[in-house]
Amino acid sequence: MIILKNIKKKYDKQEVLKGVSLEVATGCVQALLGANGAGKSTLIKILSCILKRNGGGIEIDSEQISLDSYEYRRKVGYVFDQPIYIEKFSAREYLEFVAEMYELPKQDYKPRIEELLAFMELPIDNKKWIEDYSKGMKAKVSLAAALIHQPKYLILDEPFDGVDFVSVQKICKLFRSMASKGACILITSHQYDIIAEVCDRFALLKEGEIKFNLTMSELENQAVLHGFGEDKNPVKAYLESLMSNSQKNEISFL
Ligand SMILES: Nc1ncnc2c1ncn2[C@@H]1O[C@H](COP(=O)(O)OP(=O)(O)OP(=O)(O)O)[C@@H](O)[C@H]1O
Repeated sequence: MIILKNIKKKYDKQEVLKGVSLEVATGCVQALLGANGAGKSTLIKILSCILKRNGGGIEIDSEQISLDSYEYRRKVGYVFDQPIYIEKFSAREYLEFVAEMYELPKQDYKPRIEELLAFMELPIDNKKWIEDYSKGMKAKVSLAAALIHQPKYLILDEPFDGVDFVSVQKICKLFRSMASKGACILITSHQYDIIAEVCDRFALLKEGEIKFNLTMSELENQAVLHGFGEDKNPVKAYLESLMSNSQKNEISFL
């Protein structure tokens, strides 16, 4: 279980996270939704120890845990909003590098890398460097790297960006299977249809706080209560209405 308690973050004077509290249960695939600039990547970076928070606490498995500890890093896999990889490595070389970083035994990581390359449909030869991969291929390298050490927790910022829908289906199935075995997965994404399919709960980050954290059936009820029942996709329409801050939906010169 991941428990975020009153997380705060300021960039200079801009208070982006004003007190974010969220519980992600074991076995849950949790969506973190929010408009552009809501602070989702900021929260993900705090959870991955790239950024320091200005306040609040984080518990993993009911323990106050230091985010830069080896123990925490060993349990968690990340995908960041800007994919991280080493440009002049092939996918296999990069995955070997990451596996060594986690100090995984070679006899374990070698077959796992082959499995991940095949699963992600990434090049199995070392002919091309990652810098020459397509956007979707780079995203898959990031995901494979997040999975290499079989983490219990996955923290994923836009993991499906550029990934083809066949692979998305496979990856979603994998996430569901991981969750059924006790993993805890936090995903930010703007791809509503994917999120709606794979996630158990949907938290909305807005104005620096979590406004709600609901299941799909709770969201459906809320959508009807708020007058979106007749819409083609009531939940999507309801979420769109919450995420938009602007009343202006057209521009005059088009
Ligand atoms: N390093 C930084 N320095 C200053 N401001 C920042 C920095 N990183 C993010 N911000 C600001 O914090 C706010 C939240 O940004 P963040 O990237 O967390 O949003 P987001 O919800 O992930 O958005 P998106 O959906 O567009 O990826 C934005 O106003 C952004 O300009």
